[in-house]
Amino acid sequence: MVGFENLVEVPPMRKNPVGYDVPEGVDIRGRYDAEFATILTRDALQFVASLQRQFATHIKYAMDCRNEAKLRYNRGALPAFDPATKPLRDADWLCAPPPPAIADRRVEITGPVERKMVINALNSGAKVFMADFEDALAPNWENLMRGHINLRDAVRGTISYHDKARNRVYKLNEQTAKLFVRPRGWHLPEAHVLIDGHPAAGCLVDFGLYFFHNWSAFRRNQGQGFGPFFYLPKMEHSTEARIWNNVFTAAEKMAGIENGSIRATVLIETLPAVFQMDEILYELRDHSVGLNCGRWDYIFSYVKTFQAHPDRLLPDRVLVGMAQHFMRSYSDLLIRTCHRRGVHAMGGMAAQIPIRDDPRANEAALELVRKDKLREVLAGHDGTWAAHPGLIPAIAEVFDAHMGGGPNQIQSAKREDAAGVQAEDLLQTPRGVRSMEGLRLNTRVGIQYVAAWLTGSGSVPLYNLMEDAATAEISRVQNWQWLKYGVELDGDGLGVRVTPELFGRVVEEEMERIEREVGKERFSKGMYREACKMFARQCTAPSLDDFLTLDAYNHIVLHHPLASSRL
Ligand SMILES: CC(=O)SCCNC(=O)CCNC(=O)[C@H](O)C(C)(C)COP(=O)(O)OP(=O)(O)OC[C@H]1O[C@@H](n2cnc3c(N)ncnc32)[C@H](O)[C@@H]1OP(=O)(O)O
Ligand SMILES: O=CC(=O)O
Ligand SMILES: [Mg+2]
Repeated sequence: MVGFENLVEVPPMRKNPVGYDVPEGVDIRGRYDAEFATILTRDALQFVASLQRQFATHIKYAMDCRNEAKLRYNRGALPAFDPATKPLRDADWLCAPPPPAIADRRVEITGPVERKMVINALNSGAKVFMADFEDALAPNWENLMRGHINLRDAVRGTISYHDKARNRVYKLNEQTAKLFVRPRGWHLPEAHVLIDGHPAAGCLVDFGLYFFHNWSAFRRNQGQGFGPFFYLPKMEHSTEARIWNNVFTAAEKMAGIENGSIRATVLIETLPAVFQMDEILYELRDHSVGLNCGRWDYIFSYVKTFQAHPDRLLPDRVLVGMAQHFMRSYSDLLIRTCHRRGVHAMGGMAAQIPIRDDPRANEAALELVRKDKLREVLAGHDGTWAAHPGLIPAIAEVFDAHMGGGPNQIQSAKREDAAGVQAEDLLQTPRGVRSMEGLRLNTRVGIQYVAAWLTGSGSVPLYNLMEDAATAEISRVQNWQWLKYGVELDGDGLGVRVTPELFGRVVEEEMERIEREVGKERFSKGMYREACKMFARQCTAPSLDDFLTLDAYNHIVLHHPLASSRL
């Protein structure tokens, strides 16, 4: 592999029991496949291992800090701007300017790293494609390894796919979207890759393998001297951004490329992180291309952060949108912060997707997407996300019409008025009712999502909306919160309280409904019962699990040679 001549001290080759050639201290416990072996080369694994060894203690420390913060919030503290970093927030400084190749990001499509979708997304007409190892991917071994093969082939321009059922061959167009990759969050381990006897950090495996195999071709074909480009999910504090910055610096050094070549957009999708936006940008200032409003995880994080605050209960999930004061304040402050620092302020994902068999419902869904995007572009966002290629023309039309002719609004929408956004605005409890239908929908969606995830699909259409790990988390934690505090369902005039008995009945009835909807055969072949057990346990647990996918992950780990696989 080119460019890794700086990778010193490559230890002697060793054969692991599964069949991969691994460096000392690395063990691959995922299924052997000759194609996977082209990704899991000894040099690539050595690179991942070097990142893991450099940063494991930093990651552990950051996760310990998250736990300490959780304890503080559970004792009644509120997230707040850090007085110690006020001078940094008040000072004038800028991030490195956005690379010309990605100055214009008005529509970004996202999706899992599945082969056909990668081609469709790159050909979709969007400016950017965010290939997702996070919310949209169930990170089983096959998905992960095939995802890396797909991305490598995409970056080289050689990717193709033959849909045998339709006898259709998919290839890349002349013009394609620029590729960003979203590795997993810090919290997720990769149990098939053991380094010095411990599971590697999932995000370092995702980042390391992708960077190692693609940095050179990427910069030639896509980055015009910059890149590769990344999206960074689910951070809670700027110390976590500092780790990413150091990972990037280490990777650039090993590849022998200039500091600041790698660029990343950070998703602001946790409640603590909204108080750290300047600090996060500052840590990544040489590597930053802005921030993004990860609205779904942000709502999830609101519930999680306030899990011990019964005065901050959410209304029905469908009512917690961008029009709520706390959500609007977050988007406004994000735009102001990014533009002040000279980088993109990206909007988020509307959950509506095209509805093929009902033109009126389809038009209504499109109208909701247009409205959401209009709000974003008028607020000053520089671009936004699309979940489906069918939405891109409508979204592009809204952004084209209101962006004022430039590639972005970094200079034209400073939003100084948002300097007045206060902690109270960011924390204001969302308003609305709670209903039995809300409880039922959370349950129906949560179970079906987990069932899909366990069988390898990380993003699915449910009831004409996109569901992924972030949206499903809202369903889970909202049920948990309502159960924990025995809330009254005031939205349907029944005045019923949410109790374990009521929830038990709802689960039973919703399982029956799911079986009717998907059909007996699919129901019996799928993993609905396992999903139901897992989802119900999490909703009724005495203390809130940090992530739905952490427990579920244990069920998709398949060690080879076959052995106990629970972490
Ligand atoms: C909260 C967050 O983190 S948001 C970001 C993470 N979530 C995502 O990225 C979700 C991405 N979107 C998707 O996964 C899908 O659009 C779904 C699951 C919501 C809907 O999927 P489906 O119902 O299968 O889509 P549908 O059948 O309408 O697809 C039609 C075509 O569009 C393609 N397509 C749909 N969505 C995408 C996408 N996001 N990227 C690329 N192609 C896509 C399909 O591959 C299909 O192609 P084909 O006609 O060549 O066969
Ligand atoms: O990752 C995006 C989100 O909304 O969550
Ligand atoms: Mg997210």
